[in-house]
Amino acid sequence: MYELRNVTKRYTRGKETIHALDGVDLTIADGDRLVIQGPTGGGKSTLLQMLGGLDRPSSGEVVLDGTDLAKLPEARLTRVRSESIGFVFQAFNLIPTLTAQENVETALVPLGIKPKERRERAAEALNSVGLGERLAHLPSEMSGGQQQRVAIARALVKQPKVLLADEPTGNLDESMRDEIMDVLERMWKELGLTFIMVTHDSAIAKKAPRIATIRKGRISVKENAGA
Ligand SMILES: Nc1ncnc2c1ncn2[C@@H]1O[C@H](COP(=O)(O)OP(=O)(O)OP(=O)(O)O)[C@@H](O)[C@H]1O
Repeated sequence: MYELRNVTKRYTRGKETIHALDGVDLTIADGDRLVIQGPTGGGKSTLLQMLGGLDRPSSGEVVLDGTDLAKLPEARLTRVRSESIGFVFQAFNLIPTLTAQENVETALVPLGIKPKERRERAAEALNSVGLGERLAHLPSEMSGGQQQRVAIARALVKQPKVLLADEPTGNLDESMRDEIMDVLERMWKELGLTFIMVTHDSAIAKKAPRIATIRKGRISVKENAGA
């Protein structure tokens, strides 16, 4: 469970101070599915970075299961990220010289898992996203939708508690968008993940049970009765 208390994030650009997050309070229960929306520059990606421990707030608490990520020493924060939090980005961020299976295995290396088990678990994860036939393919040999499925397998192979996705369908056409959303939704249900996704796509947002909107660093959350 996440509990964010009075989280601020300030950036300075020259003489200007940007309040990317301005007093954000947010609770996210285990197994929740939350969509984050809002205008460009509103603070969506900044919030996702705080949730993922990719960056630290200027002030406030980002508590995940009782631990304040804002105050963790770097080595422990890295450990939390590699064990508990999966990331999926708009630009799939696969390593171009590695096969699908090797890309997925990279998520298990920091956990000290032996090569044989890494290979098996990567193959299983790729199977579960429908890519069991493409273990040896390079990213350049796959479509955008397939590459994003590899990225999802890489995020989930370590069996994280939390999946964070920043515009995961932003680089995909409509048919692939639906395909990726189906995979993400199925994984959320099957794995009991806490799933938090930034999207500009209101068709996708409509399906989420809770929608957070961030404008000028301030958040409002509403339950989505229509989901
Ligand atoms: N590293 C940085 N240095 C300076 N300013 C930054 C930095 N990162 C973000 N900002 C600023 O903080 C504000 C919030 O940015 P953020 O990327 O979180 O917005 P966003 O809602 O994700 O926008 P978009 O939809 O365009 O991705 C913006 O004004 C942005 O310019």
